[in-house]
Amino acid sequence: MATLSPARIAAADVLSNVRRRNARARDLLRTSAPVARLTPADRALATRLALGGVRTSGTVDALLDAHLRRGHLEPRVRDALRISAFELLWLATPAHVAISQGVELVRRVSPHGTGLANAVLHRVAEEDLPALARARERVERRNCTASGIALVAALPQWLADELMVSLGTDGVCRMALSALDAPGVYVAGNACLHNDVEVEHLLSAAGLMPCSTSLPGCLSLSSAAGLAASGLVDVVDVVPADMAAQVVAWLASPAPGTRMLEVGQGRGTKSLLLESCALRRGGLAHLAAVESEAFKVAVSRTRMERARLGKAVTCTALDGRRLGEKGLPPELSGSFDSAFVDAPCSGTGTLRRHPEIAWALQEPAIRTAGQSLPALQLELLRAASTRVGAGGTLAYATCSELRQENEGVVSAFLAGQEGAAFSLVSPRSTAAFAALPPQAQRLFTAMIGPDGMVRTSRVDTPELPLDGHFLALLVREA
Ligand SMILES: C[S@@+](CC[C@H](N)C(=O)[O-])C[C@H]1O[C@@H](n2cnc3c(N)ncnc32)[C@H](O)[C@@H]1O
Repeated sequence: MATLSPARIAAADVLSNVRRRNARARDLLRTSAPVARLTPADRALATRLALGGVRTSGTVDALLDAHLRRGHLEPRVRDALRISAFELLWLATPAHVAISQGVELVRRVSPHGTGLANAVLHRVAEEDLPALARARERVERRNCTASGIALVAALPQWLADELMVSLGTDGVCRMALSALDAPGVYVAGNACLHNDVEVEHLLSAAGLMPCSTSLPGCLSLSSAAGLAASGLVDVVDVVPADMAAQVVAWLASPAPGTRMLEVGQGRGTKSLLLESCALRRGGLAHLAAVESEAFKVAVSRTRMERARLGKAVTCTALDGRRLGEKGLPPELSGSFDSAFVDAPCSGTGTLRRHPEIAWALQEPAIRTAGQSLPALQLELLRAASTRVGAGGTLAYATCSELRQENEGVVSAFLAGQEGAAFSLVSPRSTAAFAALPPQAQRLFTAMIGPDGMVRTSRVDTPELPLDGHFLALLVREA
């Protein structure tokens, strides 16, 4: 009998809890006592396995079910097999290791299930692994079908179809080939509290080994382990945010001293980034943010206070679709120099970071006329646009890769009554872009399409893989 590694036990338990409690794997990993007791190397492996197991679950389940003579697997046995199949198929763990560990994981929860586990995992290794390698090879040659993309990137077929249309052949192939990589770990130094040298010192003192990037204030870390424990996030000395989110915040950032409306503030990450960018460009802006969920507004207020932005940023619980109405609170009255709509979206640009999305997202959320995410996004954009003054900028952002939520919403807005006074501008023509160092300008330029819209996934970073964020800048005629 092989000795079962503690990382695999922890990962299988996280998967079981995700299923039983309908919780997010990342939250469970952060709060699990057994995970906290692991060595740093084992914690990293448990994290990789748990997130990968969730991320690939739909694809793996279909493969496992095809190998079963009878169609039922006890849920905890399935959790164990999901971990081992993920290792076999996407982590290149040697087959004898992945299979023997998988069998031992199954023995823990179902001593009579080891024979079945052994047989099924051997079939995964002998049949599915070569099939995946062939599909991957076709994707590498850009000779792929949506079903090949679905297999290589472990996505539901409908989402692979959508991504193929949204990203084109080259884009979807690049996405698929890195879809199961670990997400990059980035933080932004909070310029409202510290200069860049101080931030690097704080991170280094916490053993986090920061590396600077081409974007001012953006640092990459080799691992997220230790970031939460360092306390630096709680006191808002640093803001965890993918570099792609930081790119969007920089390009949409308000000019110093101006008044900006933010729609969809969430827990305030972008507010912190926007103010940090404004400060780097010369001074704070006045930010009036709205968010529909009251508990997020409370979190944002606390973070703004901690970042000493309590005066510069107001956080208001409000449905952004009401922004065109009369009788709003005083902080939301009058017109704004700019508005930033950080729209609720599918999150399909962040699948590496939020593995549940791939299998939780339902096709109607994108496609159902009138009730879909694109319909809500368009309503929010229209409402925010009514508050932008002459010559002001309206920024529309998502962390989605889907055309319907991005270019589709922008086109529908421009074709409508509110959009008639706006035109698209390239971020290259903005003061924010001009304020960037040349290396960052080159990186950002590669993300901007011929239509002037930004898709961060246009760029392959030599460093860590970036999330897929979208940004369009629109200007109201003066
Ligand atoms: C992409 S998230 C924003 C993330 C946030 N800006 C941050 O940086 O943490 C979109 C946010 O829009 C909020 N939202 C959804 N519908 C809304 C509405 N009708 N009005 C205002 N906010 C809304 C969601 O609750 C969510 O927090």
